[in-house]
Amino acid sequence: MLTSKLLTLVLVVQPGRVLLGMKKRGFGAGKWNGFGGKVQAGETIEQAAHRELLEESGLTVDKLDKIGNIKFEFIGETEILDVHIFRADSFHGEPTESDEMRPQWFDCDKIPFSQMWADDMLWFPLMLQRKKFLGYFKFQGHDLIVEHKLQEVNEV
Ligand SMILES: Nc1nc(SCCc2ccccc2)c2[nH]cnc2n1
Repeated sequence: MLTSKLLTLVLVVQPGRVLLGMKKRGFGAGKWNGFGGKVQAGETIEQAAHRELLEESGLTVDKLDKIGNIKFEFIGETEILDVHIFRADSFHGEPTESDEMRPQWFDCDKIPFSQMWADDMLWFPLMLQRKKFLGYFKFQGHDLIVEHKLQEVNEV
């Protein structure tokens, strides 16, 4: 029986550039990614997204737009990752390295997909065009996608 784990992911996007963080340890270490993590008991998914963004990047945002939901299955593991993805177009503060993440701005035409999760190159273009999407990716290990679905939706 597969159980699911609620996770958040926030992409801070400004005209022509996106803020990513190099994950320094734990799940996804060595990959550039948005900022996020687990949803704790007693907080909403959006509250968790704000909290993890602040903890990992030093930034606060007035508004998070819900732009996607992707479920990730890893063959042989019983927990499905249920990742709720948000976009922020403005922020307060300065991107600051944390013990989890080293933040860096990337031009939208120079996103380091070869150093990111393999699914990102499939849904980042939707995120950058402000489209909303639902996805499912089945991984064999952390690098091979053996099955996936990705659809644009009007509401996440
Ligand atoms: N972009 C992306 N992100 C994740 S996990 C994001 C949620 C997370 C989980 C743990 C710590 C921090 C953030 C992925 N997994 C498989 N493909 C993936 N692509």
